Amino acid sequence: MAGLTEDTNPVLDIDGLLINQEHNKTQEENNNNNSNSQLKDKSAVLGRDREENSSKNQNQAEIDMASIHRSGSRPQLDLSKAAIEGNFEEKDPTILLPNQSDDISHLALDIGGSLIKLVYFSRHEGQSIDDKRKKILKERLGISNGTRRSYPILGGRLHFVKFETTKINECLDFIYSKQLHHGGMDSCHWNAEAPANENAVIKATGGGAFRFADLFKERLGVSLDKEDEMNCLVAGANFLLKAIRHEAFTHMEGRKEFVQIDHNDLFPYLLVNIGSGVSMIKVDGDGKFQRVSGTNVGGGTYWGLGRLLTKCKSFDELLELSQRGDNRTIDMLVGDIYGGMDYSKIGLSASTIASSFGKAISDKKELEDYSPEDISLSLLRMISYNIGQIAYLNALRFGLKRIFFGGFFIRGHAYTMDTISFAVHFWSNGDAQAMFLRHEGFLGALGAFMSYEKHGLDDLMVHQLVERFPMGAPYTGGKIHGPPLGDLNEKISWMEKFVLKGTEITAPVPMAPPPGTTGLGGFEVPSSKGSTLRSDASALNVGVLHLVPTLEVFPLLADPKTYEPNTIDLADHNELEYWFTVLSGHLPDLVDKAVASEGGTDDAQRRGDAFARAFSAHLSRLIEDPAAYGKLGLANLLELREECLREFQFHDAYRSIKQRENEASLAVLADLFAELDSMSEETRLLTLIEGVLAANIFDWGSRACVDLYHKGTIIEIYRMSRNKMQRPWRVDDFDLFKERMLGSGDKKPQPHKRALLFVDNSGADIVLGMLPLARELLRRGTEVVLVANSLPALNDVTAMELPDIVAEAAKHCDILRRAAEAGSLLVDAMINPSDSSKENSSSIPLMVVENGCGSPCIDLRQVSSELAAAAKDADLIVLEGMGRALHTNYNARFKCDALKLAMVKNQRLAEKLIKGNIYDCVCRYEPASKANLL
Ligand SMILES: Nc1ncnc2c1ncn2[C@@H]1O[C@H](COP(=O)(O)OP(=O)(O)O)[C@@H](O)[C@H]1O
Ligand SMILES: CC(C)(COP(=O)(O)O)[C@@H](O)C(=O)NCCC(=O)O
Ligand SMILES: [Mn+2]
Repeated sequence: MAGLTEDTNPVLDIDGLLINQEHNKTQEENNNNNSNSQLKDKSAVLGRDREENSSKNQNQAEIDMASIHRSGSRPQLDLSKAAIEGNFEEKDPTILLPNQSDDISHLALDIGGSLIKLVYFSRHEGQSIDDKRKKILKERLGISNGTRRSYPILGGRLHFVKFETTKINECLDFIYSKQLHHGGMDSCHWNAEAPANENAVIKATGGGAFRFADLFKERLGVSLDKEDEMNCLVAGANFLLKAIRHEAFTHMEGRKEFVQIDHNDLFPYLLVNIGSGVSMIKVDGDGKFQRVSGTNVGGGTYWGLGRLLTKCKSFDELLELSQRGDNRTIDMLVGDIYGGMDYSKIGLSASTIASSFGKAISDKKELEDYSPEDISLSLLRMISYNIGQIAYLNALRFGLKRIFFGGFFIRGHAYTMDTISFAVHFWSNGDAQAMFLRHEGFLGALGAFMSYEKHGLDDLMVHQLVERFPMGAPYTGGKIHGPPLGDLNEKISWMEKFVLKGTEITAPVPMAPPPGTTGLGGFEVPSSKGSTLRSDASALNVGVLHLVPTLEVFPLLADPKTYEPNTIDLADHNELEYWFTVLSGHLPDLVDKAVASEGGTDDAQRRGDAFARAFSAHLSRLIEDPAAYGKLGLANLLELREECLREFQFHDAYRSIKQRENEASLAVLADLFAELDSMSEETRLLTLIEGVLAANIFDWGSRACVDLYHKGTIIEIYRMSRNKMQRPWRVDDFDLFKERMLGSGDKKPQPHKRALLFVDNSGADIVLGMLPLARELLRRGTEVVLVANSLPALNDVTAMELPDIVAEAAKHCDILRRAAEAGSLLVDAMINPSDSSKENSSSIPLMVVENGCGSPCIDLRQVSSELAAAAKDADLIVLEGMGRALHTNYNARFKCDALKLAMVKNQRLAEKLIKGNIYDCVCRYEPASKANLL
């Protein structure tokens, strides 16, 4: 084991090295100990440069970069005439934004006995630039726009909102404020191009579609097109179970576990919708179902009886009470009847409820003598247990093994789910399984939405949906009537007002202490006491669904079904806590960078503070309930951070750092090429791989590395990193890779046809690491596709930045220049791009494609169509960096040869993953095996 970790204290050693560099003697000695590297020689280029920290041109650079970074994809918030409705001193005042509307919206409703559910769509045109370069690339990769379906859902979002049915007027105001009622639909057809429609029709289901039809006509001038409720419930459930990854989960004894349902093995199942009343539907296929049972003891019963018995003012309050209740004071347990003993002969434990509210008969107590908390819990259990039991009996009746529970009665509430699960498990002897749905209450509304023709929604696949959790999204109706986001200045001032007032805003903001677990078997005393249920808004855990039909599953995954992007399992609470601490620790520095990237203005500072508040809120929300936003992995956390930055309009926080590092590295590139060219083939290959690993040290997402950067210039650190590159690396398959590349003995292997290089960081990483490797592959006759992020994340290089970097590099190198021209990367320099590409058709092309994401990690189930197209002819992939090769994809298997290269810049990860130390390196080579091809 070598690399930087041989030293007992690597950081100190690095310190030492930098000092040594000032007095070159020790440095020279170090260099002389290395056999294969002119690069490490003091006289080599990498020892000369002292100017890379120069900030010359920095302002210019920032302007240039600003002009190319993407503008926010969100609509602007129209706050004109915004007003707080009612009493300003109220805890949750309603904010009305009368003039705000999304660009194009479509709406469907489910108006139930208790709640109105809205699902609405807003179109957000992707701002992807279809420039010349991209067009040529698309031709080359055989992507034609013509073959793509031209459904109107291309690029849009689904929002989920609910209101209490008694507050129908608030709902109407909301629809009006967002102009959801004339969203370009003619009759029942979806027609995005249609002008605002006088005779607009909105799809609606639930009893209220009949009850409130006249009110909708009167207030909004729209007709409600009534859809059958059962039909909608089934359509909604089928859509969710097929199109959303990890929509369903089990909940036993306080533990939530997401289940991935096999699409081909979904039917039959029992759908139990617990709304005001309860419907039980046997589902055999799309549109194939039968309502087999139901019960009038449902959500309405809990809320109605609960209100009478506890004098609660809201459903949330009632549910919150149950959290602190002890049902043993009211319920008669088996132990109460059997003198504290189990009735084991028939499988009843002493703690099983024998008779709900049964104790109330024997005691000489009145209602006031029971605590509302205990009453609420007792009632909740009585109803949940009863529903679970009836559901089981129906499953038994039809031989169904899976029961999905939906409806807003559940409200993601742990006790409710545990009780239902217990009942199903208990009565079926573990044969049947209760599962819950993240979009529990929206089945009907979603189904109504699906009933619009030609929206293409039913064709969407799992990989085309991305769920996001912006702050302030009105996804539960809640109190803020407005769009997801918009004019940040205004939004922030609203947030600040709320913060001042101590009020939670409608967002995934955490509240109260953690709820803990629910106790054993759903029948024991709940173990969590004193915690409050979070507000309606944050309890729901439903984000905004982005529909991105251009996303595809990466075609070279050996087994997409079993592919799991995340390497580290955050289900391990220690792991979770560690990464939360790391990300929190990063926040101040990140905010500084972000604010600086936006000119350090007061406005930027306010946005920065708001970002920090928002991201911390996400973190505490997730530490409290790791499954709050669905299945959580480290990749999701890192992406959430980037998304949160973008939400506060920080589009490229590391912009100037990236620029500075690119310039410094480009300045020494020509000399590096010259040195490489003087080496033998074998030495060169090793030097190139070392170069990639060494340059991967430039990672602004790693705390240890950032601390390091204060201790030297970019090139100094690069040199130091190279000097420490000694094989064997902690994971070292280089010899295998070398054999594939150069062969052994006289046998010269065929070069790879096409290599996909998943690149990581800007600066030395791309310029001195990956580009020289690309050049080598090109030289050997392999086409190279550089795969880079679509959007910025930390200091990662983006696909949009790459052509300019390549163009600069190509000035020093004919191989790169010809390849870049052949790959249409240098179109700006061409007189006539199509002529030139013909002219260069004999050269091996270098291309750039975007990967479809904006995160330091990559989930290969959801990549851009460009990347998927480029992958078709590829027989080698190189994944580089911690995010792409370690945090994600370390265990991924591919149909082609795969090289995973990274320097581990985190001590804990090094210990866990490779039983090594920080700054150890990974060079993992996995040839396409026959098994992979199966
Ligand atoms: N904020 C709320 N107000 C009223 N009831 C709620 C609320 N949140 C959850 N519920 C529960 O959800 C039930 C309604 O569920 P839902 O699926 O919307 O059915 P429906 O279509 O019958 O209104 C209520 O009876 C109640 O038990
Ligand atoms: C965010 C990163 C995955 C980026 O690494 P990269 O892919 O650039 O090698 C990495 O910096 C990381 O895991 N950072 C957090 C841990 C730390 O501060 O040590
Ligand atoms: Mn990176």
